[in-house]
Amino acid sequence: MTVFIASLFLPKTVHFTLPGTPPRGSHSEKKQPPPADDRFPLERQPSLFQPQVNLTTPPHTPTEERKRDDPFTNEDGLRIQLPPLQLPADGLRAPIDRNSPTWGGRADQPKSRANSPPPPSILENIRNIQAKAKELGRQGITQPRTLVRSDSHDRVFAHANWKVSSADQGNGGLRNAAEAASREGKLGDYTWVGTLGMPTDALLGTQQLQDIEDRLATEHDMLTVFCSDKDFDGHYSHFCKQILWPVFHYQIPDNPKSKAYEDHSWKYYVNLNQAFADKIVKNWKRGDVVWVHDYHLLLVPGMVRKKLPDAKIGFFLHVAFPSSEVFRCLAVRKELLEGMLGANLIGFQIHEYTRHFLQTCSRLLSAEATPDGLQLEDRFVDVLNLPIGIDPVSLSHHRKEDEVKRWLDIMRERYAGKKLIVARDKLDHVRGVRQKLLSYELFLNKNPEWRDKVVLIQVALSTSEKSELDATVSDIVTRVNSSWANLAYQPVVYLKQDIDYAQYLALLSIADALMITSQREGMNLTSHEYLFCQDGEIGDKKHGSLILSEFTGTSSLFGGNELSVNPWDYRACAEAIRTALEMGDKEKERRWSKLYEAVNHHTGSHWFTEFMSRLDRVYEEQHRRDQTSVPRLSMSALGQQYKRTDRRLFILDFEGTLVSWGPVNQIIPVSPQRTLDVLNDLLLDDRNTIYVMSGRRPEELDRLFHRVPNLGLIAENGCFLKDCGSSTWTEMADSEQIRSWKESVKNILTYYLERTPGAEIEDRRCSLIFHYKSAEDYEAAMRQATDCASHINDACEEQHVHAIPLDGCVLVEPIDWTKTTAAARIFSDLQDGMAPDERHKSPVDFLMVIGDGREDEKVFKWANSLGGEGMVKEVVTVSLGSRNTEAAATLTQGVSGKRFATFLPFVRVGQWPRSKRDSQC
Ligand SMILES: O=P(O)(O)OC[C@H]1O[C@H](O[C@H]2O[C@H](CO)[C@@H](O)[C@H](O)[C@H]2O)[C@H](O)[C@@H](O)[C@@H]1O
Repeated sequence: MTVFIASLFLPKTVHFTLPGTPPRGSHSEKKQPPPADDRFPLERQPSLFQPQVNLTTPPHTPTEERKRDDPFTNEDGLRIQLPPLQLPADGLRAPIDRNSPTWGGRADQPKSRANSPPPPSILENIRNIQAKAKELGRQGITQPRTLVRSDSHDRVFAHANWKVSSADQGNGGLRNAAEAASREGKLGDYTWVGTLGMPTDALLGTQQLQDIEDRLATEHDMLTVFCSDKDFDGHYSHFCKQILWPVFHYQIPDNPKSKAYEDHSWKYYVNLNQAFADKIVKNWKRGDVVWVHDYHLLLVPGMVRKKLPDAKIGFFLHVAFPSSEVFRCLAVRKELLEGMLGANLIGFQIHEYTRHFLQTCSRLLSAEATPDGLQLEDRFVDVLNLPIGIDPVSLSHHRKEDEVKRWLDIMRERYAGKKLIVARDKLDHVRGVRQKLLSYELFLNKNPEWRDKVVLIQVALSTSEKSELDATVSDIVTRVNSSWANLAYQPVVYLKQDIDYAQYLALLSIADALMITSQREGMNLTSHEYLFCQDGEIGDKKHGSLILSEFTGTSSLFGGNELSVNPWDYRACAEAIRTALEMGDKEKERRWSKLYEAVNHHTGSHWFTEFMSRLDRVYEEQHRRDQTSVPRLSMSALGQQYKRTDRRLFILDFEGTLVSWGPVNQIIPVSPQRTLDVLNDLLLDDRNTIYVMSGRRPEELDRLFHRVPNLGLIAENGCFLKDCGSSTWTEMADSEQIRSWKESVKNILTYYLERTPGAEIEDRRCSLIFHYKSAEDYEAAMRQATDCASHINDACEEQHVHAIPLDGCVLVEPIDWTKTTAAARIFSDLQDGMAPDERHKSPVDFLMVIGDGREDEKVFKWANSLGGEGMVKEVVTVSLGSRNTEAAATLTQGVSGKRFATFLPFVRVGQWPRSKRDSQC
């Protein structure tokens, strides 16, 4: 059995040694300038302490204590330049949240052939560079030419030497988790499926590409997914980065620049997902597990399911899942959800994202959501919230490297006497670096005693999102530095480049506080690593504070022991900085211990193995319920069971089982005579007790069954019960509770009724039904009905009531009284000898439940459990129709009253013309 781990980027890629260039990683190469080409123009990297040039006026934050006109500037605007620090050679690993995407931008990998127009910011940059070059040209200075892809370029790569290296793109948290699980022996054979993270058009059809694919497969257990550069670019740089990433992080709703409605890049997203699915399908063998990761591959589960209906498929979303109000803005919302729903199990980092997903599916797909997952027409899909974590073992190992100690010493010396607030973030809007700097600025302005004593070290990883943000952040840095720096002090150290792993670990260990101000973030693993590094194992036992945005998944794990902030509330953030710096040692240690405990509990390995074992469990469970694996009801076995028992209880669903379905808002005039005859026949045997269960009202059932005198009835899906032989109904539900929720629900229903011409509300004793079958505009009515159901489910959860969208109506009924609770009551009364009918005093040894609907599934489950516990000798549960089921047997063709009537008489008389009976059903 192999586990396929599918993620956009493989953990490995290849780097080429081009003629005339030194091999990657050599000292001389480090001195090369970054590659320049038409997609990623050459940019000057700032030195460590160089303030940025002030280009525009950065935004201001409010303050109450305006000592000067502008609280963000000081009088002299002093600027200072200190010599840059020497950077050592690259470390072996990258920090967990790896570097920004560099697809198509490396000198030692081929250039892209995707000819989509570069984003306006890049065009602008190119224009600036060209203008500068022109100007320098006029002054007689010649510039190196930018690299442009050409045929000779392709030939060079096709013949150059290459080697497999660790990729610096992709999900470091996932890789570490898989490695940890494998190291601990909890993960057997596994194969990564992903792209090389570099353009490959240049190598198309070459032996070179074949060799790369073979080497990765044989030496690294990695299946490479190939797609055209155009597909990759359209998928990643466009659909993922400009549509999905912002929307999943709440960046679109009212933004006029939003691209969420443009779907020209959708086809590339589909193509790339299809390439993944094809690769998996081609290599899959029975028993293999497929685990697909993150927002880049939302369609893969559905595509694989289409080809491999029985495959065990898991999906985990690493980023946040937004509220349904945000998600519904996506033009391809249904396709995305349906893609995800191809999985057997869908995992999210925290409960909030799971809840959003369930709500979104219930609203947009009208799927029935339960806390465990979604009941689709033919399958159940389980959901799970399970936060990913770090790998303390490997972290601990790397911390001991000499290079880390060397950097600790350097920093200790350089920042002696200063408190350090540190951070390492991607420079995109979502990560909130701008908000952080503004808060820090406000803190310095409001707390003069801290000026000169605190330094914020912000490492910012550039992204393809080169924008005003870049300039704005640089400007704020310049402004803060020009406000409060002096010859020996610079309040912000802003590194617009990544640092190697050793520096990163040293930074986390020496910090007095880590500040994370993401506007949204699936899980912030940097804070986990920081807490781990603060244990004093290397460096001082700082037990530093964590300032953490409440909009990160991580924040829900930490139980308030972090300094939780709303990144938009600059004043509160500034205050949190002060609290962090002034907190007493005892309090710091108390908080840190709790946080450390959480980090050590939610490790990457734990996440990995928990997901895998949950996937196994839900797969078994779903498979068991699957129609194709549930046997057809055997009439001969049923006859034997019937004959060897003396006390039989039948619980039979009405509509869809005894009679075919009718419109819920119309009364059923009369039950078919044949059905009534069969029931009366069965009841002639004293050893038989029969209950019919239905969603219909008591008076309707009375009318339908008045010619079956000894029949028991369950009305309104369990809210009313009429025992066999009794002439009165018992109200099972608490009428006071019903009255109270009905009042609130009626208000909501009325709101939707007013907006749905032709709809009506039916007021049953314990339920309300919003009927829209006869609405003037059925499509619009359906949308209103879906919203209405979600509205009720959100607003009335605490009143123990739920709304279920059905065909042409929304049924609102209590959660506490169901067909199952009624069945359980009947059964326990019979067991206790409390049945009103004198005939029914001995315990039940045969229990048969027949039904066809979702509600009946729960009754099957209950009945089966009685069999499993040995409380009833013979339990027969039968599902009609083609849904997947909890029942132990099925009758695959839908059974009308007539069909049903054909097999029950044989139960009574015990005649079993086997083959004939079986074929009839
Ligand atoms: O930038 P991308 O290539 O599109 O990838 C998105 C990010 O993926 C990883 O982060 C996500 O997963 C982390 C682990 O589960 C989680 O902590 C984080 O919140 C998610 O966004 C990766 O670590 C990031 O570098 C990528 O930007």
